[in-house]
Amino acid sequence: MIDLQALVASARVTLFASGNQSGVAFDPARDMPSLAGKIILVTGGAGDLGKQVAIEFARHNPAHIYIADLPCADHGASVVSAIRDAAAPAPAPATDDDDKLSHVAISYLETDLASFESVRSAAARFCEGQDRLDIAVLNAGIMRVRPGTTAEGYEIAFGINYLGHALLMRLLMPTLLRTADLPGADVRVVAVSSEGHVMAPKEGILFESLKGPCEDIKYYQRYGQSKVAVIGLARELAKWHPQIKVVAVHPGRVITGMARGLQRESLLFRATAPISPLFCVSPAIGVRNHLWAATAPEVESGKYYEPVGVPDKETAIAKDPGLSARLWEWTEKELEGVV
Ligand SMILES: NC(=O)c1ccc[n+]([C@@H]2O[C@H](COP(=O)([O-])OP(=O)(O)OC[C@H]3O[C@@H](n4cnc5c(N)ncnc54)[C@H](O)[C@@H]3O)[C@@H](O)[C@H]2O)c1
Repeated sequence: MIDLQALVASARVTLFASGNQSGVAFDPARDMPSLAGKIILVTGGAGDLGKQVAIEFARHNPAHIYIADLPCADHGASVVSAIRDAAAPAPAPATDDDDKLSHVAISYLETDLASFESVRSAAARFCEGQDRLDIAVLNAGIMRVRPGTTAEGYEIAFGINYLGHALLMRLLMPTLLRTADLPGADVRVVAVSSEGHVMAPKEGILFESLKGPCEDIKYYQRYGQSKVAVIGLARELAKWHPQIKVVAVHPGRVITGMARGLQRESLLFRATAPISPLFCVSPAIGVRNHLWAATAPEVESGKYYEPVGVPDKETAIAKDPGLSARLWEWTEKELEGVV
């Protein structure tokens, strides 16, 4: 049966949020600066948007890109080679057989954001190999119909989209701050939220219900709540760490693994799949906000951008500094002894 409440929630997003981003002016090929020497980490880098972000970064010559995503059978080798192939320039003239990407290292960092132990281990492996981190894109995310919990028992969408990233940031913050002290540094954290944060419960975050599967809360509200929290994470990190730029972004609506997963799980999404391309952009357009936020000089720390260059479109509750301050305090308590 079609879930009418879900239909209304999705219509709200369509009517009140910015949605399609085809008008954005930022063109990474033209506007993104050289990333020479930079170390970059992209969570969810094996997914559709994350992979596209990594491809665009790789075209701008960073020193090393880390793809942090779920463990997979070939340890990420196929993801790394797909990124490398897509980023490589068109076949060179016969006289030039030099691999133009050979100097960009790309590594797969197995990370399950639904497990504190896995996040700790991934951060430790990263720090063993690197003493700087210039750009962190917190892009991994889920939206799913079925309720569930993380290894530590948190609601699954909140646990992955927000709490796993909050832990990763605490573990990598010393490296980010050390990098910010280096001459010429421009350290960025881009937290990928969503216009879907408008679907959060009216309280923004239901602090009393973050443990357990929260079956009584609709899946789109659980997702919305997690994305309100991501906006709050960016605001709080920006407030506590003025040496670095931290922003939240909405990518635009893109048919990705997330949408395909929802189509498998929900009749509503299956039924509307044929018309969804009308409201969606390609991953190449969808990642422009990520890339702009990671590199453009005009980006202001602490803001939520939807789409490129358009700040302050978040709901009143997501904008509430009292809510994000409470989230920060809650997070400090939950992560006590973990970091
Ligand atoms: N596609 C859209 O229209 C849209 C709209 C707004 C926001 N977003 C956000 O964009 C981000 C990227 O999503 P996408 O659309 O590319 O979807 P996707 O499903 O293609 O990619 C999500 C990635 O996150 C990874 N991931 C999931 N659970 C994880 C875990 N426990 N640990 C580590 N990684 C995990 C997946 O393996 C996948 O690679 C998400 O944060 C999503 O909420 C997407």
